[in-house]
Amino acid sequence: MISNPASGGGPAADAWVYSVPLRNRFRGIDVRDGVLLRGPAGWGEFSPFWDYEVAESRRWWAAAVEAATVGWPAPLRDSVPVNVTVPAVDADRAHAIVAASGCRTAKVKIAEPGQTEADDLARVEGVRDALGPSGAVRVDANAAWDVDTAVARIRALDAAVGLEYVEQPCATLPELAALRRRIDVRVAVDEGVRRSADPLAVDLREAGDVVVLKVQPLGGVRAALRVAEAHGLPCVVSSALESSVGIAAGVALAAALPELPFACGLATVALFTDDVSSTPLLPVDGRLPVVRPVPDRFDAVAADAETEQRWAARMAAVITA
Ligand SMILES: O=C(O)CCC(=O)c1ccccc1C(=O)O
Ligand SMILES: [Mg+2]
Repeated sequence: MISNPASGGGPAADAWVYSVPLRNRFRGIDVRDGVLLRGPAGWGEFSPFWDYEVAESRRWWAAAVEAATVGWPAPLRDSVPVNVTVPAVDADRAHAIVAASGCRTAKVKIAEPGQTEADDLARVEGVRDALGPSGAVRVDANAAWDVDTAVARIRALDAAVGLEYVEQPCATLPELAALRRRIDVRVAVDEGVRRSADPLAVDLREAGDVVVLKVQPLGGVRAALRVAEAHGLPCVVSSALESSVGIAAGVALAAALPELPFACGLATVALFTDDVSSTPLLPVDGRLPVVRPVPDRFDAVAADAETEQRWAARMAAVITA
């Protein structure tokens, strides 16, 4: 099993801590860090965000243990389609990110604190321009809006560029249900599932058209497959902004789902300035292969001693009953 958590982790250790700056600020963070764990089945990633409590982080730990100890169910496909993820950048930068990605679907962050409706509109228009008429544009508001604001903003964005779906426009399931009755755009539920105490039990029937599945927040690939089965809705697999080691688990989930009707939000290593692997999981022609990159860039991405200590303490807290 996993013997030497973080402390003293060098390239040959069974646990080491990475730290990589992001190209653009994303969900309020500029540097992503986490722990990579090696077990008999390979490498797993444990990287709950710093604002997450111990209890919520336990599912993230279970995902890392699954990857390192038992691996994942057999894939049904050997590659998966992915979307380019566009942070809350200006329209020119958004256009350039999408044009460089090779992806035919874009997910655009909107409703960023401090930005305006005009910022969002300009960004999605830049994205549509880069994709051309045949691409798909989806947006993620990360629970920012009340119902009336959501109705107005979604109608305007849909009229301007056409939306594939809107991800978590409001915070609560009752709000999402009320919103859904007033718009024609599909609603995808992300935080409403992954941050709930029991993702299997949340009642999505009125609240959503699509379920967002993320491996670490849901407690592993098998747990995420059970969530998909429980809700019986179309699913989209997305990342929690992991290194290529964590992204590989998302790819394994997408490869194992009986149906995969949407491009996956798994192209997020492109948001990093570097990666733990010399064979990073970056899209080619809008797809990721079903592979497990080996983390071999310890020297390039090793965290400083203080960050290592913080992760060692976090792991100790999560492992303690
Ligand atoms: O889905 C994607 O395209 C990328 C992943 C993503 O947006 C994300 C990454 C980390 C934390 C939260 C989210 C989110 O979907 O809200
Ligand atoms: Mg989301």
